[in-house]
Amino acid sequence: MGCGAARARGQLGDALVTELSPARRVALDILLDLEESGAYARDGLDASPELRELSRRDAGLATRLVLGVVATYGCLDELIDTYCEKPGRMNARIREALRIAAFEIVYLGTEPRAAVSQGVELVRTRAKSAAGFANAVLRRIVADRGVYLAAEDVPAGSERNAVSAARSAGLPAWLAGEVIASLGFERARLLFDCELEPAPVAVHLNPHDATAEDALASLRVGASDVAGLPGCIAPVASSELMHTDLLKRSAVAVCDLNAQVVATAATMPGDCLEVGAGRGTKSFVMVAQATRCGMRRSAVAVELSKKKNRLNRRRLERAGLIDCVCFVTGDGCDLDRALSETDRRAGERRLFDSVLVDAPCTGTGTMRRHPEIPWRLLPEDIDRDMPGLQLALLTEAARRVRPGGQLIYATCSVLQQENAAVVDAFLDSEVGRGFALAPVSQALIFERPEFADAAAYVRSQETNRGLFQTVPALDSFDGHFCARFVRRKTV
Ligand SMILES: C[S@@+](CC[C@H](N)C(=O)[O-])C[C@H]1O[C@@H](n2cnc3c(N)ncnc32)[C@H](O)[C@@H]1O
Repeated sequence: MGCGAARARGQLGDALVTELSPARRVALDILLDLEESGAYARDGLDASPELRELSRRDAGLATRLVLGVVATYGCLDELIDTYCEKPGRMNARIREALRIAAFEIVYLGTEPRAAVSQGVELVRTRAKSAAGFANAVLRRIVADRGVYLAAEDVPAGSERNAVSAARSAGLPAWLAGEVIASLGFERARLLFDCELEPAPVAVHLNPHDATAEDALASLRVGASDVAGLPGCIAPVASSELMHTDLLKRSAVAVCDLNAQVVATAATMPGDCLEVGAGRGTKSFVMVAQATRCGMRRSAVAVELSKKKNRLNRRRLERAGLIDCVCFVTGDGCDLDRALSETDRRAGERRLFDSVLVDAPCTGTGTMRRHPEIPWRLLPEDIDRDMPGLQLALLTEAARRVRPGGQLIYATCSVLQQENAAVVDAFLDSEVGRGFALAPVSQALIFERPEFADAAAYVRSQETNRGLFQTVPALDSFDGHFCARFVRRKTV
């Protein structure tokens, strides 16, 4: 990228001096707090009293700026640093203000003169003397935006295409490369194109609350639920949903459509074990589906975090869906220890008809909902740490499946290292040799007539090995993966 200052001056004309908008001021305060606390962006937004005082429009812009800067800051810094002699010495407050303006210029499509002028005013609130410097940097970003996004500084060919895709989505180039390697360029493109757009919201109905469906009718937006999944309403307007009491009284649970599909595939009658139950979104869907189908089911929900286990219990209690669920705080890598009390009560080492491993993962299928994921991930998370933990959890859980029983392995990742590669490593292992891979679309629940549309949807997202893999896309839901195994009756 050459020196674009003169070009920028030509494009921008005279500087526009405008009063600083409250949305940008509040966004800067929140981003600086996040930088200091290391908290998640959504928690920072929820905790901000200033945000609540803004008009709805300004609060919307401030939210977009905070989430957008967090999602793309590595790319923004790459650009900003191009124009600084000593980038490492830049004051953190000036950098954060420049990131906001750069995000507007590169990704939000704010009118360039307004973005530069507001950016300069924002920098001025933190360091008056840096206003001239901010003006020069931002004007050059306006001039060089196209060159940067097209990666014209990278040799032409597949590398340029990958870098351009990464920059356009605000992702680290190495991570975009991993996504392309896992999905192929065409499917990866779907993910890149929606990366900075808001994700659609889906909910699952509590079957005990007959009024929830009517209450939700007015909250539906766009086309109705794409998978025809019983109990699922999607997409719904999330801001309006927050103004109802539906979540508070657990009349519904927010759960991505594809996560609901995975939980539905895992819903079986009999004794069930869930490892990695977390806050219990899938626990909610499984109990709800079983109730809807009149299935007799009892479940043990194992989760490492005591806090998440408590949240799961509270929601199921409020929903009236708590019957037959037992909550265990413990390590899924050592189930004999975690389940020692349930084994003692049963008088034997318990085996289960159905086991779901909802594995901790990189979350690369949900990055548009969790903007910190891409820039916090490291290559070794993907190549070593996550797959190692996932295989350990899957292998340990497999030892608790009754002969003839079902084992489901799920992630919200789009990366083959965490998905197909873990499945293959498991099937190759001593424990895994006692299992056969089976298509997700052939899970028991999908044989029911009312689940026929959902079964067709699963088939449409299945690989030729019967692995379910979805990819986030514009106006569509998140990237989820699921494999189904059946334990052989005799080994
Ligand atoms: C994908 S999240 C679960 C989401 C959850 N099932 C839901 O539907 O809301 C994975 C969960 O595994 C938990 N986890 C991580 N390591 C674990 C371990 N060794 N044993 C048990 N749970 C673990 C994490 O705390 C996290 O809640």
